[in-house]
Amino acid sequence: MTAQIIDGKAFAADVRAKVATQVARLKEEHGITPGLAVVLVGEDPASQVYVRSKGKQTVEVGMNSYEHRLDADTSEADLLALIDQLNTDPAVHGILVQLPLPGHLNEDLVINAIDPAKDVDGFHISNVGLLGTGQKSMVPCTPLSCLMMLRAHHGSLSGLDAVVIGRSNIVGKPMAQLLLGDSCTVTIAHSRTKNLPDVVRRADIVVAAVGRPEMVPGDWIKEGATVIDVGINRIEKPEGGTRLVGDVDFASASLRAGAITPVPGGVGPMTIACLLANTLTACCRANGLAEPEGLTA
Ligand SMILES: NC(=O)C1=CN([C@@H]2O[C@H](COP(=O)(O)OP(=O)(O)OC[C@H]3O[C@@H](n4cnc5c(N)ncnc54)[C@H](OP(=O)(O)O)[C@@H]3O)[C@@H](O)[C@H]2O)C=CC1
Ligand SMILES: Nc1nc(=O)c2c([nH]1)NC[C@@H]1CN(c3ccc(C(=O)N[C@@H](CCC(=O)O)C(=O)O)cc3)C=[N+]21
Repeated sequence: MTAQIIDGKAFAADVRAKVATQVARLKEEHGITPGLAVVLVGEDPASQVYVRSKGKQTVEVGMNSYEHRLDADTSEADLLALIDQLNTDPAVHGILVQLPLPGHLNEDLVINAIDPAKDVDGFHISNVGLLGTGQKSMVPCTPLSCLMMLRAHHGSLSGLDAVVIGRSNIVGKPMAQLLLGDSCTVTIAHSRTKNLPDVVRRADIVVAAVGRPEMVPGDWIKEGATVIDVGINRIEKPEGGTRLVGDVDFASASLRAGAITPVPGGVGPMTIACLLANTLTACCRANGLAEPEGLTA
């Protein structure tokens, strides 16, 4: 079998178009423009690329983008003061603090200082708790992206065996919650999992979020399974330069999977589109307006 390729770029374009339509309506009917503030501490080159791309796409869908670039040695007090200011700014509906933060800053403390209603990453403990109990929350963008593509491909996910490889707070754990919410039978695998190949071989749905280039080979994939590759790994090319690869060996996995997301062009572009969708959702909620349809979990 040769897998159907799930085109994340096309999905993302569709989500952005829906967001842009709703943003235009918000402006016209209510005079409101959603605003997203992105905070970057330090000069990590990969983070700079993402932040630039987020800002550009925010403006393209008609929203206001506020970028705050702070020195790598910014104190925790100064960062918390900025978050406080953004929390109270009525023009800001979404706040994202780019992770990872430099080592001297306490990530939990910083994330939990964000107003949960503006926490478009869905990382605040309140949103984590709401998601875990099946209540309305802000849903983390990367897992939301994966869920949207899985639902579009399968229709119902009910009863399917899903294996999530990785248990981070930003991808693995919320991904597992969302799959459970859609009635999958969910296994969360991690670095201590015994016999990972056999665990993965049971899965109808495999979500790989590890950060190890091409670690999942095709012979771990059940025939016809759906493979969502969250990994973003930059590796050296033999001829010089670098390229991006996922956590799954695309060449061998695509011979067995029923459907698979590529890297680049899979989960990554959808993540940014879902960030814009979450900002729109936060803006609608803040103003007591109906939420956009098809853009939340
Ligand atoms: N496309 C997108 O939008 C995004 C992509 N990413 C990418 O996704 C990947 C994962 O990110 P993130 O969740 O933040 O990473 P973390 O490093 O926080 O978590 C990695 C997880 O993988 C597990 N792991 C490590 N080695 C193995 C192994 N050999 N076998 C099984 N599990 C293992 C770890 O287990 P343990 O807990 O036991 O250590 C951990 O739970 C990265 O490549 C990242 O760049 C991340 C965010 C967004
Ligand atoms: N608070 C916070 N929220 C995040 O959501 C967050 C974060 N911090 N820190 C870093 C990770 C990583 N992440 C990506 C987003 C888009 C692409 C993306 O668009 N990737 C393109 C390729 C981009 C390229 O060429 O480098 C693709 O896969 O096609 C990748 C990775 C969000 N993250």
